[in-house]
Formats: sequence, C-alpha cells, structure tokens
Amino acid sequence: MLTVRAPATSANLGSGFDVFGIALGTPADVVRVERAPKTTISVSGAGSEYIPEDPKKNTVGAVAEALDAPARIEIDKGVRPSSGLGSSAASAAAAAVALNELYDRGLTREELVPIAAEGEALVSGEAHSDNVAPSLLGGFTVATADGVTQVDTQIPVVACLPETTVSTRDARGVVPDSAPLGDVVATVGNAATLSVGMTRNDPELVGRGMADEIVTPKRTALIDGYERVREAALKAGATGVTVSGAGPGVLAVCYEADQRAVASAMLEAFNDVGIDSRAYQTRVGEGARLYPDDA
Ligand SMILES: Nc1ncnc2c1ncn2[C@@H]1O[C@H](COP(=O)(O)OP(=O)(O)OP(=O)(O)O)[C@@H](O)[C@H]1O
Ligand SMILES: N[C@@H](CCO)C(=O)O
Repeated sequence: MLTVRAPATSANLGSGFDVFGIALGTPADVVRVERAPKTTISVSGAGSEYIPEDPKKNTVGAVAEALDAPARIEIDKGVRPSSGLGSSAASAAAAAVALNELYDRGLTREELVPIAAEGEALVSGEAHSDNVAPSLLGGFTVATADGVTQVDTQIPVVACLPETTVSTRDARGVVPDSAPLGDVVATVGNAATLSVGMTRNDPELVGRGMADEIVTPKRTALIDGYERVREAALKAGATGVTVSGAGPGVLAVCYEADQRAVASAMLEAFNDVGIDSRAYQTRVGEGARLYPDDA
C-alpha cells in the first residue's frame, strides 16, 4: 500500500479570500491506497462519523474519478471536518498524490491542484484551490485562475479549533456579491503587505496584512466567541488574527516567543464563553509527503 500524509491548511488569511493558503505543521490526514477494480473508501479518526464513505460523496472519491484511478482507499483523519482547517482538502490532496503515484500518472504537484480541487467542488459547491494548493505544495500559496505561486516560509501560527462546526457551504452563503471600492483598495494593500511578509518570514507584516473588511466580518458572526478570542490573542502578542478558512477555527500569527501565551489566551477566551477548544501551536510547514514503502 502507498501512504501519504497531507497537512491541514488555513485558507484566506483574511485579505486573500479564495486565493491565499498556508500548510500547517500539524494536524494532518493520512491516506493509504491500493489498486482495486472499483473505488471503496473507509474512514477512521477525528470526526470520521460525520464523513461519508460513499465515493460519490467523499472528496477522495472525486479525486479517484478525476484521475481515473480506482482504488481501495483508507483515510485516517487527523483534521476534523467542518473545522476551517482544510479537512476535506487534506484528504483530497493526500489521495491525489497517492493515486498519481499508484497509477503512474506522472502529474506534477501543480498539475494535481485542480484535480484535488474537484473534491472541494463536491463538498462546498465550488472548486476553490486555496486549501488543496498548500496541502499539496507546502508553504504559503497564492492560487489564482492562472496557476499557483508558492513560497517556503516558517511563520509561527496558532490555529485554535472550537468544538463547534461551520460548514463551508453555509459560510460561502454569507459572502457579499460586491464590495465598495475603498474596501477593495484596502484589501489589495493588505494582501500585498501579507505576501511581502511571507517572503521575508516577518510575522509583523503578515499579521498586519491579514486585515479584511469585506468577507471576514460576515463570517465572524457565525463563530461564537470570535471577538473575545481575537482580542485575547492580540493582547497576548499575536500580530494578526482572522478566521481560518470558513471557520470556526481561528488563526493567529505571532513570534515564536509569544506562541504559548497566544494559545493559552485563545483557549481561555473560548472557555469563557462555554466552548471547549484545542490549540495547535505550529508553523507554516511542508506539503503532502509520500511514504512508498508501507508494507
Ligand atoms: N475526506 C473528507 N474529509 C473531510 N470531510 C469530508 C471528506 N469527504 C467529504 N467530506 C465532507 O466535507 C464537509 C467538510 O468540509 P468543509 O469544507 O465544510 O470543512 P473543512 O474542510 O474543515 O473546512 P475549510 O474548507 O473551511 O477549511 C463535511 O460535510 C464532510 O462530511
Ligand atoms: N476560501 C474558502 C476556504 C474554505 O474552504 C472559503 O473561505 O470559503
């Protein structure tokens, strides 16, 4: 069997809706595949009871179909679904790498991005690539209609995951159809600042560039305790805080020295509003990794 570990991701980063994404060091999904006459899927691990095993409903089924690569597929979920940490994308990215290898399709990681995004179309209604791109390529990614640009970076982050869920499909429903030019200009400036910060490994610039007045304020209303958690993280030293993906995960960027305090502050703030949560203290990390020798 071939084994692939693909990381959780955080998309949007505030100012880069449907464009920016980062790979997280932890958590991750692990997918194992072997050739079979038709695709079957089994799921275990975090939140597996909420994930369909029907290939027509699971993101890895869409990937197997897009690659014309039927297989017996085992998914071990490290990334809880409906988290904002790219759960559906992690499985899709892992399956894309594994099946590409299993059937010797010879596609590059960049070429696998639109294939893995077929899984996102299945669960959220649109084939946005901002989660699958960093899960496949690692680092910070800029996914546009013309392709993906990737930068390796090691910015420290805290991804705090409350025990509530928000479906990406629902969170896309509150995104406005248009925005005032002033807000668009400000967001372009922030997105540019963030990109420069990623290339310089500079948490201050990245944090400042996460500000967004167009999409994020609509989404924070769907996350109980968000404002309290954001304020607590900033007070503890975070350089920027935003909704992770479609939520309810909350992403904070910080210097390494402040990481533990930021994580504690976020956990405590969720706890203050009666919500249990879990904080991943990690960094922007590597993309999907193939372990070909699994016996
Ligand atoms: N392999 C899979 N892993 C996780 N969720 C899956 C998978 N296949 C299908 N799903 C479905 O996708 C939905 C979760 O995806 P969703 O995009 O809402 O969450 P997410 O990937 O954690 O968040 P985000 O994209 O905001 O980071 C659930 O309804 C789940 O049942
Ligand atoms: N860009 C996507 C990421 C979540 O899947 C969104 O925010 O809806």
